[in-house]
Order: sequence, then structure tokens, then C-alpha cells
Amino acid sequence: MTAQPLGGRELAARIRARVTELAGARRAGGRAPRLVIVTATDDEASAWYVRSLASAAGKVGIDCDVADLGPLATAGDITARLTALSQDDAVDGVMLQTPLPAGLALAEVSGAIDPAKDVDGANPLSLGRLAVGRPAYAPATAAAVVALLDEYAVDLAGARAVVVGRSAVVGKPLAHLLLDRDATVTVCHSRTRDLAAVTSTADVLVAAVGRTHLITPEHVRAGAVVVDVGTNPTPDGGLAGDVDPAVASVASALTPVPGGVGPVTTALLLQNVVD
Ligand SMILES: NC(=O)C1=CN([C@@H]2O[C@H](COP(=O)(O)OP(=O)(O)OC[C@H]3O[C@@H](n4cnc5c(N)ncnc54)[C@H](OP(=O)(O)O)[C@@H]3O)[C@@H](O)[C@H]2O)C=CC1
Ligand SMILES: Nc1nc(=O)c2c([nH]1)NC[C@@H]1CN(c3ccc(C(=O)N[C@@H](CCC(=O)O)C(=O)O)cc3)C=[N+]21
Repeated sequence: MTAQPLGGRELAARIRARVTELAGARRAGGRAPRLVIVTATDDEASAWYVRSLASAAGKVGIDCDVADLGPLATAGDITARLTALSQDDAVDGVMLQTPLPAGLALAEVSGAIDPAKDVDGANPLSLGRLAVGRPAYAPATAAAVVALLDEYAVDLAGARAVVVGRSAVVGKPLAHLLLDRDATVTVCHSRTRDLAAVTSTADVLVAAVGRTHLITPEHVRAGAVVVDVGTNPTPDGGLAGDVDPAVASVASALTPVPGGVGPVTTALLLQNVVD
């Protein structure tokens, strides 16, 4: 078997086309939508995303600023900036990049993002609403995984879904989105015993770990649908997923990296800004 590639570029282009129209209408009506990305890390994957998001925003007609507070920023520095942006009437969307400076948890500072401007769903209030099935803005990556599965008509109702990774940005919110779609959800993490035994039960397996090629064929049930969220920089300047390409010989469908979840994430984040 060789897995069907579940590419995200076409879906992303369709979403961006809609966003471009909406942003154009707002611009014509007086002011273009404005996104501010706050970053406090020198993580490479994060820096790449910031540049790529800023460039994608420009192309769809969203004004975008980057507030780089540097990897030494304190919780106080970050909350002060998030609070100021939340109060600024010229700003529609505020996004805080992860990872944060060592020792700082997202939930410690993301409460300072006004839920009305919380375009990556990071505020504990936004996450709480997601957990009770009344989402405001869902984290773009988690939403992108479900959008991609919908795009390829993967049936989630009653399916056994296993998510590897429990971050507040991907794994946890995704577990809630999948539950809302009536999947039976298991979440794995670094303390999970016998990871392969758990992941092998999945009809739909999602890897959001940040470890190059952690998921090998022995982790995957024959015919499973596999979604690779990982975007790990390689020494040669490329990008590798969390899923070993050899999984394509076992899975029925697999998202590519690059060109899978990533482009959809960016498009949905921009959609949240115009919304
Ligand atoms: N394509 C896209 O749109 C996006 C891609 N990403 C990428 O996805 C990846 C994950 O991102 P993010 O969630 O922010 O990462 P985090 O580092 O915040 O979380 C990683 C999770 O993986 C778990 N984990 C680590 N090692 C193992 C292991 N050996 N076995 C099982 N679980 C493990 C951790 O467990 P524990 O909690 O126990 O530490 C943690 O829950 C990264 O590569 C990131 O760049 C992220 C966002 C968007
Ligand atoms: N609060 C927060 N939310 C995030 O969503 C978030 C974050 N912090 N921190 C950093 C990670 C990383 N991330 C990526 C998103 C898209 C691509 C993407 O579009 N990648 C292209 C790669 C293109 C290439 O380099 O060749 C692709 O997959 O096709 C990559 C990485 C979001 N993140």
C-alpha cells in the first residue's frame, strides 16, 4: 500500500481567497484588519512561522506587525504587551507564539489576550469554551487538522483517534475538537507507556510532538489515516515531520510535510483575524 497524500495547499488557497475578499471589504470600509504577532523565543520553527505568517497576511490584505520581545522576556513583559495590544482599537487580532522563555507556561500569560482578539485561541477562557463545545476562536493548528480531515471526507464519528502531544496549542485543543466530532479520543505524551501499543489502535493518528520521525510503521495500524503536525528544522535547512516517511507503506492516507497541516494553519489563523 502507499498512502494517499492529504495535501493542504489547495484548501489553504481557497480559504485565503475568501479571506482576501473579506479583508478587501474591510479596507474599503475604512481600515484594513490588523494582526500583531508577539514572540519571545529564538526557536527556529517559530521564527519561520512568524515570517511566513507576516508575509501571508500582507498577501491577503491584512496589516501585520511583529512584536519581538526576545527570549529573555519575563511574564511581566509579555502580559504588559498583550494587555496594551488588547486595549488598542487599531488592533483586531493578537497572537502569542510558542515556545515561551524557559519556565513560562502559555496559560500564565495568555489570559492577557482579550478573548475577542484571541485569534489563536490561547486564552484559558477560549480553551475553556472549546472544552465545553462552545468555541470562540479555536487554536488554528488544531482547527487545521480537523479542516484537513473534512477536506478528504475522513469520517470521525465513532472513529478511534489518537493524538500524540498534549500542548495547549495543538494536542489538548485538538482532542476537544475531535471529541466534538464524536471520535473516541486518546491523548499520548512523553510519559505514555508503550506508545506504539496505543497508537496502533488508531483509525486516525495525529502526531504533534516536535520529534523528527518519531512515528514509525510499527506505531501505525494498517489502513490508518495519519496526520503529521510536526515541523522540525533539519540540519540542511529543510523541514521534517514527526512521522517517518516509511509510514506511507502502512497508512491509507498521510499528510505531507511540508504542504500538509502547515499551510492550512496559516490560512485559518488569517481567517480568524478577518472574522
Ligand atoms: N504545522 C503546523 O501548523 C504546526 C506545527 N507545529 C509543530 O508541531 C510540533 C509540536 O508542537 P507543540 O505542540 O507546540 O510542541 P510542545 O513541545 O509544546 O509539545 C510536544 C508534546 O509532545 C510530547 N512528547 C515529547 N516527546 C514525546 C515522545 N517521545 N513520545 C510521546 N510524546 C512526546 C510532549 O509530552 P509532555 O507533555 O509529556 O512533555 C508534549 O505534550 C512541533 O514540531 C511544532 O513545530 C506546531 C504548531 C503548528
Ligand atoms: N501559538 C503558536 N501557535 C502556532 O500555531 C505555532 C506556534 N505558536 N509556534 C510555532 C509553531 C510552528 N507553526 C507552523 C505553522 C505553519 C507552518 C507551515 O506552514 N509550514 C510549511 C513549511 C514550508 C517550508 O518551510 O518548506 C508547510 O508545512 O508546508 C510551519 C510551522 C505554528 N506554530
